[in-house]
Amino acid sequence: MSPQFGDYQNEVYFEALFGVAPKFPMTYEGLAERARHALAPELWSYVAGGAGDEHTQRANVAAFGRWGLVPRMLVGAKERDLRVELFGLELASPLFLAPVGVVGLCAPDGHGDLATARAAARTGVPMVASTLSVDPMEAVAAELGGTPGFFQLYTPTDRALAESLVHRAEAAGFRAIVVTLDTWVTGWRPRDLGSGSFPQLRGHCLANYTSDPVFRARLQDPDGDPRGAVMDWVQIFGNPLTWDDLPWLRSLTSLPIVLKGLCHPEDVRRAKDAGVDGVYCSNHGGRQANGGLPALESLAEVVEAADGLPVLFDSGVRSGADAVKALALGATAVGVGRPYVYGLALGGEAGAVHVLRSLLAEADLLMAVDGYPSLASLRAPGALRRC
Ligand SMILES: Cc1cc2nc3c(=O)[nH]c(=O)nc-3n(C[C@H](O)[C@H](O)[C@H](O)COP(=O)(O)O)c2cc1C
Ligand SMILES: CCCCCCC(=O)C(=O)O
Repeated sequence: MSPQFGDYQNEVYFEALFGVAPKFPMTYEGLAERARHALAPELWSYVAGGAGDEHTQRANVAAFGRWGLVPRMLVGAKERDLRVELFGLELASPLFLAPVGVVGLCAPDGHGDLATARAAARTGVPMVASTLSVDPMEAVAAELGGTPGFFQLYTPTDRALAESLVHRAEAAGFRAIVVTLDTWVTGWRPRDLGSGSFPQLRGHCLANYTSDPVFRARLQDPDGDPRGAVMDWVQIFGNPLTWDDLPWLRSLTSLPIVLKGLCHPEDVRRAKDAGVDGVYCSNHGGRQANGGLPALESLAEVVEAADGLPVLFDSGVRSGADAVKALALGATAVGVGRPYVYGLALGGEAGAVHVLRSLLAEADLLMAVDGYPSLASLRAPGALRRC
């Protein structure tokens, strides 16, 4: 039998029966409000902020309100099956932890990448580990237990370094490489420009580079002032890849390759023709380009163009109901971004676990109440309507 995630909700109800309030907030707004006070102001702005006037970031969230699940009765959905098969792996749930570059800095102990991996291990929710990490990928992978991890690659301009990062990810046990395409340069982010603070540039999140032999060979003084490494990192960080680079990327690994940031069906068809194993529909949570379409609005077309290839999705998921809607629109798995970062800011591993369990419990209970016992049933015609 697959896990019944609603059991977590029952735990919370049970405690409420005895007047015990949950340790962490039960709503996204509550989490965000408490995280705002828990994080240093410039870190809060960095995580919560987006591109331009943040119209797209808000639109990502609002887009979920335009879809509604149609309840089905007399289904007897006493047991639900939320398991998903992805790249030959059986996942306990259709959620995953989206890659977040500064997550390391957000946990109270300053090791949020490790805490996230432990949360993944406890919940069975796979983690996509960012290239920008406080702890090296090998240490992150070691905390994942039996839960699969995927490595997110920011492709450097130095091809030997890219190759080294991918081979290290393979050796560390990551099960897929997620190549992010939409962030080879930072978008126009007024909050960070205003505060004059880019946490990702402070050198704390460069462990995957500073631990890499190819990167270290570039440094004049590998064991010297880490600020020297930052200057070198700036030179090689962003590679504006083109379609011509895909055969080279493909040649680096036999692991599944997923392209993150694809929202146009033509790009999806081209990616499929180029031999990638999955596509990831996302607009980076509105952090890169403002004024664009909410990612959810692209999802159905992406799924159609993917024509059977797995489709990962993120951008704007704030609740279990949002996750269910993205699944009903055809996503194979749904990424959680800012919500888990806020949980992590409040309570490290325990806070992230709370957020994931809450999302899963809500999704599971929604499927129970609305009579959708499986992900396939959600995707049947008529389950989701525009409203
Ligand atoms: C603080 C922060 C850092 C991020 N860092 C990365 C990263 O290193 N690599 C990446 O591919 N995406 C990164 N993202 C984008 C997320 O993977 C995801 O696309 C986005 O958070 C989804 O939007 P949402 O959090 O509003 O749902 C980051 C997002 C945030 C909020
Ligand atoms: C120079 C760009 C760094 C971006 C790092 C993390 C990220 O993806 C984000 O959205 O922030």
